[in-house]
Amino acid sequence: MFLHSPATMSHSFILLSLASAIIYILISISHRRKSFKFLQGPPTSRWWLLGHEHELANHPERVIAWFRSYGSVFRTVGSCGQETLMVSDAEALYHILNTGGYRYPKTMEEQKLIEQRCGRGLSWVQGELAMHQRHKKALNLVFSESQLEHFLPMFQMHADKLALRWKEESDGHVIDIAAWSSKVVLDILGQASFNFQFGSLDAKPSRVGHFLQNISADSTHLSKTTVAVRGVQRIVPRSISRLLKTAYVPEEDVRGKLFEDATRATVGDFLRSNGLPLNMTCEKSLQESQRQNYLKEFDGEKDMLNVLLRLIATQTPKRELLIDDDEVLSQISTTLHAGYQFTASTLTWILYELCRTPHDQQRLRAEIDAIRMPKAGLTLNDYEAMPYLNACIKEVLRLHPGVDFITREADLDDVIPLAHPILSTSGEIMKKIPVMKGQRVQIAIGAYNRSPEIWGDDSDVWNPSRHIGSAKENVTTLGVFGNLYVIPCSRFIPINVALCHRMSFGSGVRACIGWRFAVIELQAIIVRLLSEFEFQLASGLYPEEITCTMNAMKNEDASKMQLIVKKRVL
Ligand code: HEM
Repeated sequence: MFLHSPATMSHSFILLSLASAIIYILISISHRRKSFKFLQGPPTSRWWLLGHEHELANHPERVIAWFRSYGSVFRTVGSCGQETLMVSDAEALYHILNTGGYRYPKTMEEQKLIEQRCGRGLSWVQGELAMHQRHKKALNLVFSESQLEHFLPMFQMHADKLALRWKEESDGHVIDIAAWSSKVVLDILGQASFNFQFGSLDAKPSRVGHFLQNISADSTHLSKTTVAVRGVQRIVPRSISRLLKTAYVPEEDVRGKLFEDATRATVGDFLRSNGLPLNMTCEKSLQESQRQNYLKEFDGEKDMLNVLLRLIATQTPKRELLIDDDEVLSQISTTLHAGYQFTASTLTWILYELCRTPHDQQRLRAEIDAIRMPKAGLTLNDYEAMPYLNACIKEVLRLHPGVDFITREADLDDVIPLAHPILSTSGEIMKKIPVMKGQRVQIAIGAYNRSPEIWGDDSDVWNPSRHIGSAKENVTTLGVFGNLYVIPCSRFIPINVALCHRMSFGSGVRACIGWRFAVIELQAIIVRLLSEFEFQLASGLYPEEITCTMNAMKNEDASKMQLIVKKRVL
């Protein structure tokens, strides 16, 4: 696919400015009707084509200061004057994500991006309520309690392998933790999703791994042209939007497509080599007899592909169709994409934070050492019974949530309630925010997770102990995460409690389906690593900003996390 040179990009930027200026008047007329002008917010950007969007994409951490200046709900003006309601208020979040059900869908722009990367899987489906539920019903089989129990030895096996690789390095070596975290997570996801050995920990190169690694490389380095093109595409008629699409393809979109193609090719090759040929131009042509043979050969396997193909095989024409072959392929891309970066970065951040606070590292190691390792390996219950381990996982998810923002769009006129009233531009106290159909809403997970109203004055500080021994303890143990859905929305305190640990995994009907998978995977890896190694910061390697930004690792220099790893003397 063709990528544009800087000269062409600035040329298209000027053309875009002209085109957008022409439609500006028309758009602003319709915008006047739908405006959050009554809300406070940062001063409008000089660049109408960029608004605050470029700044926010490149510096997501700035949103925290804005929330602290304007309150838990404020307005930003994005590309082409498009307004967004920024939200970190607990009751508002609960209303949008939980009570709202499907009434605040993903934006068309985001849905297209997801389709490009992952096809039409669970993250993509929306619109028809029944369609999302159909996908979810199928995938719940893959992420059920018994499945997770089945996956656990596999997580532990990969954690052991990672430890072995590090033992092969010379002692006290500086290791790029981010790179190794990505490897172990990719190998786990390959095996869980289609029983495939990516072999990253064995230094085997893979196209899927390569593209996954780079897929979001520029999502926090979005060029001005990309921000402007996307902004214009949102507001012009579809025919013009299509024209723009052919004229300018952002690099991020190219990477997304390459990842999706590589995943489909890898799964296709794998299936073919196992006697289940897949015609990539017509994926629905799987032969029933071949499918039955495949399932017979892999009887007892519980990877996602196997579970879903088995589900299709047991579907009778009379039963409601749960999922088809093409959707199965899309679920694999979706799982690889959704489960990779956030889990790998969480693992990296936790080791980093434990290096910054050696006493926390020691306390966690003492908890791990106190458990006598049974021959058969630790069980899910053993991990659940480690309060400090789980407190550290909660705290890293709070402080470095992986996903900073979730963008939604109201599909009806609505009124959003607030837990903490705000001051409007005219000085009026507002307890509710009117929203009109089509207006954009941005859920600021990172800002919510650092909200002083919920976490107190030390909300920016790493402190796992905050999750232990407080009044919240009973509600927040990992085992009861799921129950938090049912907490009524009229109670402020429980809502805060309900969301505070859940928010990093989203909330409501579209919450992360893989959250328990991720937590158990993290538990297994952290326990293995802490019992084998001691970690230290390597001096001079960390930019100052890394300690204060939400996700500084996204910037290129910091995409490495170099730590000194020492074998423990037992
Ligand atoms: C620490 C790791 C993870 C974090 C922080 C995380 C975060 C999230 C968030 C915030 C959402 C909601 C997005 C939205 O509402 O638009 C989400 C959705 C999703 N996650 Fe995760 N996730 C993690 C790990 C995983 C893993 C390991 C898997 C699969 C193995 C996974 C699969 C998914 C899927 C399929 C969705 C879409 C659910 C839907 O739309 O119904 N995630 N994740």
